[in-house]
Amino acid sequence: MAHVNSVQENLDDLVVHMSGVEVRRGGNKLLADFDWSVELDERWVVLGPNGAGKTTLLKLAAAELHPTNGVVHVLGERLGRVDVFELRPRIGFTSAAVNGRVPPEEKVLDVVVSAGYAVLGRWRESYDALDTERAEELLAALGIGHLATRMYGTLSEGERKRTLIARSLMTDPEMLLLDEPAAGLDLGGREDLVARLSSLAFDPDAPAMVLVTHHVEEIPPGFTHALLLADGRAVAAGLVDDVLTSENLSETFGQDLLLERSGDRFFARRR
Ligand SMILES: Nc1ncnc2c1ncn2[C@@H]1O[C@H](COP(=O)(O)OP(=O)(O)OP(=O)(O)O)[C@@H](O)[C@H]1O
Repeated sequence: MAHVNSVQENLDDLVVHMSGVEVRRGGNKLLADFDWSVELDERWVVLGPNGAGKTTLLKLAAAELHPTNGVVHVLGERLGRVDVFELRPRIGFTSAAVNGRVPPEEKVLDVVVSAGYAVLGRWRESYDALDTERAEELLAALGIGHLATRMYGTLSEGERKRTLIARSLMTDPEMLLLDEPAAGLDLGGREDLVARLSSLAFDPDAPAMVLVTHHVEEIPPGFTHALLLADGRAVAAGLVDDVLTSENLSETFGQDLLLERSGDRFFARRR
């Protein structure tokens, strides 16, 4: 019994815990032999080539998918034994799929504030003043306070990404999941987003974060841990400084890669 209690206590400190996880679809193993834990104060980057299983992993963490085998705990709750509709509001999740669901005529402020009501597409005549104030603060923190009254459909890709990050923070989530937030951005847009995410990563009040990307250049300073995924399996996982090596990156992407560090940023190219 004492053992059971200590396991539960450990789980309470973890925002994600996966043990022996396998996800199978149509004969494919999207994830296999997979173990992973994320603690409250950690900021993880998940790197891997196309098809490695990164989005599958994020969907498990977002309680949008159940494993075929193995055990997944999210925010201390075991998937399969918890009402996911109660769990999901505690998780901030941005992805290209969310972007596609925002009506283009929706006002930017409403895209953010409506997260507190778990809806997309404005459906109320007015929101609480406190909620509106918080949404305005989040937009300002992401550098797009001046766009609050614009229609979402008129924003650039970079402005949309930042709007959705503000939206995912609106409910004060215990974990923030970001699926390729810099995809489709130009160099300036990417650098701006990396800087915003870096500020968030260094903020001790910010939630635990998991960021999925294909590119080491997109790792914001302040991210503490890295998981390298290839073919549904972990190649390496742990502290950024230990995991991000030329050898591990080469194994992950199946090419002879040279990883270089410049200040607090990473760059990679073929040797
Ligand atoms: N329903 C399904 N049936 C069969 N295979 C699937 C299914 N869904 C995903 N897959 C496959 O599982 C693998 C992992 O997909 P996933 O989207 O998790 O990869 P990813 O690392 O996010 O890739 P990308 O970087 O291209 O977005 C891919 O090869 C994909 O084709």
